Amino acid sequence: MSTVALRCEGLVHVYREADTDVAALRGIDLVVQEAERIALLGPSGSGKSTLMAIVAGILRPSAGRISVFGVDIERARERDLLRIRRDLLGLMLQGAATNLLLHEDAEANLAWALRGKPRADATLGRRILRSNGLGRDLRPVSALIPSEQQIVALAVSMAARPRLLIADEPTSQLDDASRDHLLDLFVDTAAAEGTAVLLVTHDEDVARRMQRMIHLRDGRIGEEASDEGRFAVIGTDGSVQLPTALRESWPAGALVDVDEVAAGEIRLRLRGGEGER
Ligand SMILES: Nc1ncnc2c1ncn2[C@@H]1O[C@H](COP(=O)(O)OP(=O)(O)OP(=O)(O)O)[C@@H](O)[C@H]1O
Repeated sequence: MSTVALRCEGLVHVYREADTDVAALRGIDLVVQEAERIALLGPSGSGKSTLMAIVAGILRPSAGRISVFGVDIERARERDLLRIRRDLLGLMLQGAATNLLLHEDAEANLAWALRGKPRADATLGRRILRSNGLGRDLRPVSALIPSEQQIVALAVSMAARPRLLIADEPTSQLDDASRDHLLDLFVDTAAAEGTAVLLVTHDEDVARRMQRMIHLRDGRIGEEASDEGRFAVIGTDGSVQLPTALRESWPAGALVDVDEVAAGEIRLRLRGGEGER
């Protein structure tokens, strides 16, 4: 039986501002199996970063449940969260400065990533650096070009051999050739290590390198695509999002007839729509 790396059930997050609340996640149901690689896509403001921050234990959800390798995150004590972050999670956040000590060289960054992890060694991180000509590079990370910085960031985030790697837009600053090189390295390393991946991107070409592509819209999972095709996803409350192209002609609050025309097939008809006027 395969192990579940991540399970989200009815996950809701509301940002509480002084005079207004923003519902960033409105009921996310998602299961990521061990060693499975998932891309998270969606327009700006759809909730991708919020979901990542909750999975990383940085934010607590307003409602719903989330577990990482069977540990209930929202009920975990601070000590358990620290252990999950240390032993199970790898983080590759947006921007080199967030992940790396810019004034230190790559090797010092690896050492920093492995501090307090007595069972981890630097073998994997060094292998990633070496295979990209950065093994003996003594320059501070700030002097590296963006593609090299991202290779160091990958080496650092994978150094402790996490079981779930969370990557937020890892290729966004790169040209196409560097992007493809980093993705090859990223996918090969995760596959060889059996690391589950949750990767946020706006780039469909990047997303296609993962096994499943989850599309978020308005804080919900709208669609999922894989080798098997592209599908709408039924939410916990039974709702299904309309394809974006139909949203204008099928506005919120419009009435529809829903008929089951055959087993496994329903027909939606807009009341007052074409053929009914
Ligand atoms: N700290 C915050 N306080 C209040 N509202 C926030 C905060 N962070 C995000 N939001 C709001 O929550 C919603 C989801 O934001 P989020 O950053 O998760 O989306 P996103 O899909 O990651 O967007 P992007 O692709 O632009 O990074 C948006 O409406 C955003 O304005």
